[in-house]
Amino acid sequence: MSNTNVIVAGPRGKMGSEALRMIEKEEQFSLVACIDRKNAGLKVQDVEGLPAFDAPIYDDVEQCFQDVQADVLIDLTTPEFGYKHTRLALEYGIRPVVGTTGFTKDQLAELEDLAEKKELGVVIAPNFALGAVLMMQFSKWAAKYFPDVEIIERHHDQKLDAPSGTAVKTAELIQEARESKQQGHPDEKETLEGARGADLDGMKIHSVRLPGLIAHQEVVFGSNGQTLTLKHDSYHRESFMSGVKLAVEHVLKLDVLVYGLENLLE
Ligand SMILES: NC(=O)C1=CN([C@@H]2O[C@H](COP(=O)(O)OP(=O)(O)OC[C@H]3O[C@@H](n4cnc5c(N)ncnc54)[C@H](O)[C@@H]3O)[C@@H](O)[C@H]2O)C=CC1
Ligand SMILES: O=C(O)C1=N[C@H](C(=O)O)C[C@H](O)C1
Repeated sequence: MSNTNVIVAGPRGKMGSEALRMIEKEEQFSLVACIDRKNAGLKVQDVEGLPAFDAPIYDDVEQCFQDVQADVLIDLTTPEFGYKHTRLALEYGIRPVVGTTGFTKDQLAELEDLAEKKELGVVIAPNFALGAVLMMQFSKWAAKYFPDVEIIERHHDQKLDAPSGTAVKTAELIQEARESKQQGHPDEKETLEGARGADLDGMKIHSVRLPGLIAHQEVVFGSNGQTLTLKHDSYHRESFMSGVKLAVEHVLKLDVLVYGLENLLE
């Protein structure tokens, strides 16, 4: 099996540190550098709590991409920096695997154009957990028969973006499967602003943020005399790592941007 040189952006984060542990276990992946806001000039192994890699840490992204021979950038940071890192990686011929959520539609379109121009693969996956990907696919299927649907996503209270990337992607998939539709009573009024949640093509999305949660979503379909609920829970961030591994393996063979892990599954 050939070796893949990987850079991780956000190594001290909840997802980034889990990605380092995954790389440690996979002998076909080599960590060649990390991008972090802190600890520039140190090695990963010098940072308390991180695995014993002797890969250097950079806070200057361009310097990192110039110094280090890398095949793939795994970005697990914030919407603002994740977008910048992804653009720069493509400029330097490095294929991005992006778990960071909260990119706008315009940013996704720009990255798609850049990937096509550079003929480089990019994987942007709002959720790397296989169960969540299946929940999204089942939701698309169900929406054909149950067009009235609301999404309730629940996450830990350190999350920056709302709604979650998974909820947005789920709503977009449902949008592809059903006729556009305004749900609820046509005369309904919110007596407290936001009571009905966010709206995507008439679908309501409700975001819960509480300590103790990790990543959870329910997609509730309603019809005459019945409801159908599709539910997924990530209880540990390890749940995302088989998807990150799959994305790193696939991105090497791609020359376009792929949005959603479902596009890599058989
Ligand atoms: N696609 C998926 O399956 C999943 C995606 N996520 C997404 O991944 C991202 C990270 O999530 P968490 O690890 O929970 O957040 P976190 O807050 O624990 O970690 C983010 C890390 O990024 C670092 N960071 C911020 N700005 C940076 C910069 N300019 N350069 C380098 N590092 C920088 C922070 O210092 C922090 O360590 C979020 O956008 C989240 O929504 C989270 C879980 C699963
Ligand atoms: O921030 C998180 O934690 C998660 N973010 C992703 C999202 O926005 O959907 C994936 C998962 O839900 C965890």
